[in-house]
Amino acid sequence: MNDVKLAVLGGEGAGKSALTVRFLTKRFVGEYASNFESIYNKHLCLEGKQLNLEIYDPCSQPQKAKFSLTSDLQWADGFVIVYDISDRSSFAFAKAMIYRIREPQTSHCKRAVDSAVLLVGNKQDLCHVREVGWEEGQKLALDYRCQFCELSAAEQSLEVEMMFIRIIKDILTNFKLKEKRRPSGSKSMAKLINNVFGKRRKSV
Ligand SMILES: Nc1nc2c(ncn2[C@@H]2O[C@H](COP(=O)(O)OP(=O)(O)OP(=O)(O)O)[C@@H](O)[C@H]2O)c(=O)[nH]1
Repeated sequence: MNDVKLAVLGGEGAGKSALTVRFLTKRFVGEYASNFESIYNKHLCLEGKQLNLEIYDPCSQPQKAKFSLTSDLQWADGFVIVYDISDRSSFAFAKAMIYRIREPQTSHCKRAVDSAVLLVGNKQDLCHVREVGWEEGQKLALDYRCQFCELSAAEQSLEVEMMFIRIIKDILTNFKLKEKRRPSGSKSMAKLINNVFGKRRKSV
């Protein structure tokens, strides 16, 4: 069974809990306690694999948080970075988070620069009071090799589910790539022996 660890990060009130709870229960609950952090567990079957998914929804009040951002970055296999399309300051916060994840000098991530990241513009139902354009979100995502979507936790259950599935699939792809890059001990030793003796045989 694969363990997949996903952190849902973003500015205060961007909709981190709303998205997480929507995915886990298919329900939209208007208000969430924001003074504690949670790790949710869910068993999933995806692409024929059994997964043990852990979703971390942090506390926005740093003084009450048990984990620091640095430990969030080290813990997670992938990130959903949420901003509120009707709140420009939440977009600036999302940008700073992505920068922190992607910048090799400052990155504390498990898989540093190649972690799976999905940028989400939430509260699309509030597009009449939009402060952040779709193109801005798309550009930020492209610049930092992230996936991107806009949606509404309040109104779009299916889109929220698809968004989570998308990031989990990206994490699984990263797991596979990592496996491929790491040759097994016996195979690499066989290759080494073959290279040395194979070459010698040729020169005789
Ligand atoms: N209109 C609208 N409101 C939303 C949506 N998603 C969340 N909200 C509201 O935005 C507020 C904040 O949502 P939360 O899910 O608590 O946001 P959060 O990022 O977890 O908040 P903190 O933990 O306090 O940082 C709540 O009043 C939600 O009802 C959405 O898609 N549309």
